[in-house]
Amino acid sequence: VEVESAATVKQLNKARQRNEVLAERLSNQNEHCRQLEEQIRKSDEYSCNLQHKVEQNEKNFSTRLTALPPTLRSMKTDYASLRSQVRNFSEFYGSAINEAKKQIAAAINQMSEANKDLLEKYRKEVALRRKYHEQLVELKGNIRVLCRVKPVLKEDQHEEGQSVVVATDPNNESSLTVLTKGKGRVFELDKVFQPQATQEEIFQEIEPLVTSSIDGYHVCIFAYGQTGSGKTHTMEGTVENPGINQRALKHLFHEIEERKDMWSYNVSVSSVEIYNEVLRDLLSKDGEKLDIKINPDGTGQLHVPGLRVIEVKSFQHIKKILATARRNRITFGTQMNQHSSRSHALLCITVQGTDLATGSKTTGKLNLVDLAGSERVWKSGAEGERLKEAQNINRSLLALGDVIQALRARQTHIPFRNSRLTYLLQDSLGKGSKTVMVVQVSALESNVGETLCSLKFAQRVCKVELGPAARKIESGLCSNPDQGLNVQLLPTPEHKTPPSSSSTSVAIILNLSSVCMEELVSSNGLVLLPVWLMNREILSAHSHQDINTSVHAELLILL
Ligand SMILES: Nc1ncnc2c1ncn2[C@@H]1O[C@H](COP(=O)(O)OP(=O)(O)OP(=O)(O)O)[C@@H](O)[C@H]1O
Repeated sequence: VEVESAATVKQLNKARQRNEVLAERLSNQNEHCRQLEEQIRKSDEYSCNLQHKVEQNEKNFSTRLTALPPTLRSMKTDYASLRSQVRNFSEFYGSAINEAKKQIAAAINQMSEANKDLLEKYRKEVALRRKYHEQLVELKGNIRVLCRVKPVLKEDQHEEGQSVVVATDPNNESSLTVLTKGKGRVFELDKVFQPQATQEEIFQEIEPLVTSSIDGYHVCIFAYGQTGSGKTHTMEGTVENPGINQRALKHLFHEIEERKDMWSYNVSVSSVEIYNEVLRDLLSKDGEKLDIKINPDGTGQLHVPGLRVIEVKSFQHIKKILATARRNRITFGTQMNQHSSRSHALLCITVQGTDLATGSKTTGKLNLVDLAGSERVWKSGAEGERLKEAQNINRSLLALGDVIQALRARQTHIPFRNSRLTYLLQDSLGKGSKTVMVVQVSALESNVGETLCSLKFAQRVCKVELGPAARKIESGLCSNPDQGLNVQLLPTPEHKTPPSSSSTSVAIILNLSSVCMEELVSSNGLVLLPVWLMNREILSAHSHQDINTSVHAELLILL
């Protein structure tokens, strides 16, 4: 029992302790319950309040709701009216905009009609301007010979106090007098420039022709004269004072810019040198020899295979090209001028135009030619290679003179093929093309022989167009006192054996006013030249060294 009671007591104690814990928990739970009851009470109170408020709000809301419909109605009405206003507005503006559009379209139509009218008038004006320009060029003549007298420069006066033998007349722009052997010899040309004439003045005379090349014409401008007479100065000029070449190209690009609304243009350039009858490309570094051939395109035109043709976009570009050509040009010395150019230099500009309105095309050409010095072979003291060179130069200048003369005389046969120069320029020298020859002369006494020779050449070319005399020359023998020529054919049996049995030995008496052989003048002013004639061709001229190729040509033309 004791043992059991001890254990029971222990369990009792444990039960008591548990009881205490549970009692405490119960009391905690009771406390918690109380708190919860308190919260529920508060919540009830709160919900009562809320319910009260809701009831209150409901009342207010229903009061407000009863006041709302009239406002809503008025708002609805306003909205509807606004909508209709907006509809009306867009309709109104829609029609106003349409109306405005119509008016603008009508105005645009009117404007474009007016524009068309203006454009048409402008076109007519341009055509008229071109026609007048043409007439002006026609009036001046399609082949013109100008003369520029070189001013006397210090470096040209090798001997002190050399006199000036060339006089220009300020009152007569087309005449010039040369003092020779105590007499004044007058030359009539298309225009004579005083020594003080500026590069600009020279160009002004040429300008219409440059414009012609843009209009599709073929134009040739030559500078002719003895070495040192100013050909290169006239054609190329200096950097500060450029000559015809640069001014022409500047004018060309200016005109192209002016016409850009109606025309588009392509400008291309080539440059060749003719030296000893050999053609070389001045724009190619290797300067290979070139040949003139018939173009295989079937147009029958000539072309130079392998020639470099550069398309030019601006005036600045062309300046570089001109500098290249200048660098490549061959120069050799002669007794007359240490840096004399012994070759012909050609700058060939092709201008292709397209009429933007009609699509029609034009092709114009502008050939600017600085010829080699024209001095007589015997005077330049040339020998060997130089003699051959000088003879070639003379031959080609002579051929050029013949071509120009034949063109001015409107002959049916034009001897283009007699030299590379004329052959190359064939399509720019022929019918419908325009040519200007600027003959350069020195005013100094020491050059009088060459000056006379150049002026005679110029006048020979210039005189021809003056009427029926030209046709007489074409038809055969002539005796034409009007032209200052006195020609007779006489048999000269005492002369050597004829070169062929069908040739005739003749002598020609020429009045020396028409040929360049002052040295052969006889007391009566006449000279007898024994020559062989076969098929109307001169086979040989007298071997006198002063009978140069110019005389030969003079005879050929007379015959
Ligand atoms: N009108 C001028 N005003 C000033 N100087 C000039 C004039 N004409 C020529 N000259 C000068 O005379 C010199 C010879 O002229 P240029 O070289 O033009 O002669 P050229 O006829 O071309 O000779 P070449 O046959 O040797 O080429 C140059 O120094 C040039 O500047």
